[in-house]
Amino acid sequence: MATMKSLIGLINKIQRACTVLGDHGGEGMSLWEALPTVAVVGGQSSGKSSVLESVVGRDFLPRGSGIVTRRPLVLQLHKTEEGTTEYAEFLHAPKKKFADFAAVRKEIEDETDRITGKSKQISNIPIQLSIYSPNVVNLTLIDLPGLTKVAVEGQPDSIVQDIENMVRSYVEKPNCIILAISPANQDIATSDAIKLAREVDPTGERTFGVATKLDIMDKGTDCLDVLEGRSYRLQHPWVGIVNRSQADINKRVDMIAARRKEREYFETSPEYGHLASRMGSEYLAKLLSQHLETVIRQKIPSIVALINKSIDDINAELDRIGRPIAVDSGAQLYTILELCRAFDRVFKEHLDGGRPGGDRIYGVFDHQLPAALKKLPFDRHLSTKNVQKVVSEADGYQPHLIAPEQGYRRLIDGSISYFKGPAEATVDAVHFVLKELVRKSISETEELKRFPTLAGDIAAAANEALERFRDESRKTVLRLVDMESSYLTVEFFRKLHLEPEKEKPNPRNAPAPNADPYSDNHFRKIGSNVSAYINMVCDTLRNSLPKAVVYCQVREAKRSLLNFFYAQVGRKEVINIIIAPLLWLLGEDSQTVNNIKIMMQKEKLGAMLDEDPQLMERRGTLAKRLELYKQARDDIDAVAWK
Ligand SMILES: Nc1nc2c(ncn2[C@@H]2O[C@H](COP(=O)(O)OP(=O)(O)OP(=O)(O)O)[C@@H](O)[C@H]2O)c(=O)[nH]1
Repeated sequence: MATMKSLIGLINKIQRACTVLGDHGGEGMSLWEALPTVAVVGGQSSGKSSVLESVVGRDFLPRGSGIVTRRPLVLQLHKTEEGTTEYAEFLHAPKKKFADFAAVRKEIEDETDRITGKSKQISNIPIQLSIYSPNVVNLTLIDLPGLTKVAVEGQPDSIVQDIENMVRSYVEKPNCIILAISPANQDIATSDAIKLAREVDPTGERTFGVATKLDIMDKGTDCLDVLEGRSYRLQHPWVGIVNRSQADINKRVDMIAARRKEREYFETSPEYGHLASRMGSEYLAKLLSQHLETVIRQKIPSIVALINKSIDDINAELDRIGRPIAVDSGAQLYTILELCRAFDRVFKEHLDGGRPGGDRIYGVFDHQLPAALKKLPFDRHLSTKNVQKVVSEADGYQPHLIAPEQGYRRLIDGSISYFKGPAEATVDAVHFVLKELVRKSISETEELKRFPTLAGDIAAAANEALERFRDESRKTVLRLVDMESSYLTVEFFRKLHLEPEKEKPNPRNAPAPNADPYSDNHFRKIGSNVSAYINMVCDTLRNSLPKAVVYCQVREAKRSLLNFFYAQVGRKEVINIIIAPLLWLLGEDSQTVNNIKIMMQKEKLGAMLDEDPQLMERRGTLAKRLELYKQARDDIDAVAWK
């Protein structure tokens, strides 16, 4: 069975961790909101600070006119062994132990101003204060700014509403136990605390009514109707309190004496004597502590469920945004290579048909290239007129006697050179498709999304490689075209020579009147022979150009797109391995060492794995939160099953 101390201690611990993580309710599912807390609510001067101080048994809260409490104060009370010295500790200054409670008060004031400035604004970021003392019970209380009707000088008018909103944001949480402080010397029906508590907790099951200032009620009046639960019925009994009066405070009556005085007041009071055992701040502290313990015990299953759900959610988000990267260069190298491989896989899937895009390369060979070949101006180049011109020029002063060898060669060379255009265009078109596939593959490689620097590096390296393949491919296709010029297929011309001259009557070819029929026919014949030869070359190139392009560009892209990059990365790894121990040997302070360090920084593998800073921050937060939740789960396991 868990002890009261351990249960409340557990919640205190989780609460502190929540504050460190900036979880003080508000957005989404919050562990803070699942934890039971006691919030002290009341109008200004209702006696909130006095009640808190008598529960603690110490003066430590800032006093003054106007709105003094401007940030929630989470006050965690830890009971220590009898005889131990009391001290306080703030979460924002964890190493400093305050034995002097006047210094605690000063620190609360300073810490309030640190967030709100001197502007007297309010802030909902809590100050977390732990008090360790043998004179307290284990309890966590949250002191909230006093509800007020008017802003004082220097405070904006909105502060009235701001305070109400802040207080409301605490008390409306179903896990908040409301300590509603009402001064008995005023009409309890108009008490700010009771009004607000009624609104957010109409059944009164989580409200504890506290009536202060019983000692200064008008003569002849008492608070019995309230304290005995007749006027303002709540599920829990009302507790009457007698705090130190202003005069007592001025006289520096200490808290222990004040508690004794309070006890005596009730024991000797004609009105409240019969209730003495259920009145006073000590009783209130015990009552709250017991209640808090019961509530915590009830809530543990739902808190554990929330923690488990949060752990699952955080793990899922961490998986989505990626786990942290290792710091040693070996592991970084491994990560980089894994990421490159992931990209390479996607890229290959595009080429091989697992993803769309590779078919566009076939489109280039099947449509673009044939269409470009078809458009070549052979008709013009091999027109009778041009044939005659080229042949005559090749003949020079001596016209050819049998076949115009030179003329044929010039006409063929001239025609073949036209193929260079479509050949280069094919190379470029395939280059363009490959580049586009690189871009797509980068954006489709999920693993790369968190590493924009590396994604950029890979894209640049892949594009560089594609440029190299393009240059190689261009040289190869131009060579293929040149090869066609460098040695002609003799067979073709021999066959021509053997074929009998068949003069087919062709009305379109009929010589025009006055034309020289022999000469025209002769050149037409040459033109058609060259054209037939070029058609043959065209068929060959239509088949061989795609082969060259695939060989030089597509196949290489599949085989060695990132080879250069791997070499570069490997070089960085070697530099890291060799230079790091050298630097260590050289010591720390020379200029050379600094220069080498700057150079090394550029060579750092880790730099390639730079992530979006926001993402890194988010991961850091999630990792911390995960640790908190896991720790909280362990703590609950340890306490709840004791
Ligand atoms: N006689 C008497 N005076 C009390 C009692 N409770 C509070 N006071 C006095 O009432 C004044 C206001 O008390 P605080 O405890 O400062 O009240 P508060 O609600 O914290 O006030 P703010 O922080 O200004 O909102 C002080 O002068 C107290 O001494 C009480 O039970 N009896």
